[in-house]
Amino acid sequence: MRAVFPEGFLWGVATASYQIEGADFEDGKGPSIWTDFSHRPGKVNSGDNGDVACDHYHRFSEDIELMKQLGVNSYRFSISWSRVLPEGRGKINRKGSDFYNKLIDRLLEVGIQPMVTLYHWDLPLELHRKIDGWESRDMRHYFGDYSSLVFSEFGDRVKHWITLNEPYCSSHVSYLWGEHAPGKRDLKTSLTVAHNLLLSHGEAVRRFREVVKDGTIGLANVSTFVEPATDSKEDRWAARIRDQFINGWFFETPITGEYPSELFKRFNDAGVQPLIEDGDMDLISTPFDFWGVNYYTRNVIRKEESSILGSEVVQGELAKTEMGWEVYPEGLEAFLYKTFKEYGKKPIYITENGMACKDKLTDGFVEDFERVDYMKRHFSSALSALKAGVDLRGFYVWSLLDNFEWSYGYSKRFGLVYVDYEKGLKRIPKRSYYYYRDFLERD
Ligand SMILES: OC[C@H]1NNC[C@@H](O)[C@@H]1O
Repeated sequence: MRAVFPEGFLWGVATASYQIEGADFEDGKGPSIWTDFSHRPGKVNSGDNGDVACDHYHRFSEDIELMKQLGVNSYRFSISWSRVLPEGRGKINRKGSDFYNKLIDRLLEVGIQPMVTLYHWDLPLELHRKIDGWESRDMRHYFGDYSSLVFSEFGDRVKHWITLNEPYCSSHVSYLWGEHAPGKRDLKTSLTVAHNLLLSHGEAVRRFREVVKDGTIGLANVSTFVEPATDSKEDRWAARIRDQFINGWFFETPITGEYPSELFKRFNDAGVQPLIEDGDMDLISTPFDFWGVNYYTRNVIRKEESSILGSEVVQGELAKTEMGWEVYPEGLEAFLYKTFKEYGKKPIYITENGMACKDKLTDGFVEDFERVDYMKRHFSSALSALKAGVDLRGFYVWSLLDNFEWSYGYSKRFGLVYVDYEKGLKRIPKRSYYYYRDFLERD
């Protein structure tokens, strides 16, 4: 099936710094909000943290060899802001930037194109403590300075960049639901954080244009297909509003320069809307080059007036992953088509797609046939979107390695490669790794 994808299509795997690197206190790296949060009792399953993670910081050559053997032509990873700028601003930590230089150089040596995410949730703790982190409007300046620094350091070799990973998560999962660092629970704060994240996205795009003249930059969003539980007018309206909250707020706004109107009015009437100053919406809608779609599942929505969103998520009847997420590849095709049609007709990369399975070693191997089936069905859905005219440019499987799955710790395994946490973090390719390798090899 691979041969029917366009020439130059990027087939990759994706990871993120705090989830795989470890060395959280090494070589001058500063703590992040996840260093602090994961060490707070009760915040992460089994008290897990990213102090060591998959030890990718020391084993990156071995992990690149796994990618080379896999046959991918691209690798999406994130830079740890506090590894490069320990306090989030000021003097660069050369040992930190050296790690990423070695990583990038090795990837290029073996013919793997880096796609780099500037921010994948691990905010320098100093910025959180000194200026209230993402609650502060000043963050756009600090994020802009950090962005300019890494564009200057790595932009000569890295040509595909992502400003933010899933601002929906680094705002609402972190400041409304409270499940992620820093674990706050207030809607007005969360909407303010979302606004400051989007301002920072726009600032980073403007800095990018000044530094990297021959690259492209995009925004990678949570991309959950939202549909009503019934065909009733109430459920269809509830699903529309929920879709604006999860998706439209972060897909529509950077294109139109306006928040989705129905939901914004709802928040305004409740007095929780973000403070918008002159020039904000222009900055947020600074033109960028591509969308990153992180697709996993759908949400089935029904009316529930007690919530400010006027809805609740109901359990669908489809087979589910270890995260309790329905397997719904049809939603990927529909989401890609809608994103392309309604959000600027921009090129799209599927920057994350994968599933958590109950992966068990049996005689030293993992037969994760469920994950193979999941991949087959989502590759097929991506192909359908391409055939329907979507300008799809790449597909990154989440994830190369089993890794730190945030508040779930190491209990949820998304990797194509099993990481044996009991036996020295040994890497053991699963059945799905070999499926992907054969898929990439075949024409
Ligand atoms: O839950 C699986 C993934 N989802 N997107 C963001 C990543 O950091 C997660 O591990």
